[in-house]
Amino acid sequence: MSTMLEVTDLGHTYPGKDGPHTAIDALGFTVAAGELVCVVGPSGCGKSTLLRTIAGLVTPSRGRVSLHGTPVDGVPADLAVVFQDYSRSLFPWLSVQKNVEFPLRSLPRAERAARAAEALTSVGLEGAGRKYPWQLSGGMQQRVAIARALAYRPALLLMDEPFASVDAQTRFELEDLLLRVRREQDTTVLLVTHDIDESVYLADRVLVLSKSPATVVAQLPVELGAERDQITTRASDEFVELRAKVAGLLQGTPAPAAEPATR
Ligand SMILES: Nc1ncnc2c1ncn2[C@@H]1O[C@H](COP(=O)(O)OP(=O)(O)OP(=O)(O)O)[C@@H](O)[C@H]1O
Repeated sequence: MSTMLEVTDLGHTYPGKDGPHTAIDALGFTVAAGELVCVVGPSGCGKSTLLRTIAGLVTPSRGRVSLHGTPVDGVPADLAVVFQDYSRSLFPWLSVQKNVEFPLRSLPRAERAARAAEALTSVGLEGAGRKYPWQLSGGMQQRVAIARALAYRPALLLMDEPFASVDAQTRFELEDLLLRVRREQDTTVLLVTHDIDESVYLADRVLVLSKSPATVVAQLPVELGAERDQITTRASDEFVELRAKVAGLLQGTPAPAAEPATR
């Protein structure tokens, strides 16, 4: 598989009132084309700084980021970001359809409309194009934000805690939606989450970061297969073992040996 994203020796230090603060340090990893990688780390370890650096919104103090071989120095054209806060990421004065079309302004009108309609269908919102964001539930608004990112057909989709602001049931639905569309569209995804279970459920690989300044502590391949199910996958021995491993790494202790399954 070809490399989509390469992060090399990346570090960022913010200047601060009380002196400089190093948020991330010597971070290095790659993401292959078509892969879904989840990033977990202790609160405040620098996960958002990492995403903002990859998105070209923050210029790193050192190291580099390359997107399919091209160094990132500014916001890359073929990248989309989905943030946690859907209420601030959609334009309230534009209809759902126009919100999804917004990043496609350079395309002819008919193609724009077709792509937006296709993306809205893939997130289960066909027919909602004329509504306005404020007429939709939080989960539906986040679907619109995902549709907007997908319609753009980015080389890399960055997601910063995308499901943290919705209720548990909606969260499960959106997780499954993400798994389905990335399979259908072969999207490359880098997703930051606080939720250990979510990271294991979604990922092909979980990247565990240390406390601030963040470095990569471990990269765990997730061998749960492509077909995942909220109930059976989460109850499987492999899932439970991996979750314990990630939790152990986050606490800075090795995971206890897995208990034999008792059923
Ligand atoms: N613009 C900034 N200027 C100065 N310091 C900053 C800035 N942005 C973030 N920081 C600091 O850098 C550190 C990492 O922040 P960041 O938001 O990247 O972490 P995070 O892991 O995403 O946090 P959380 O888990 O709370 O979402 C924090 O200590 C934060 O206070």
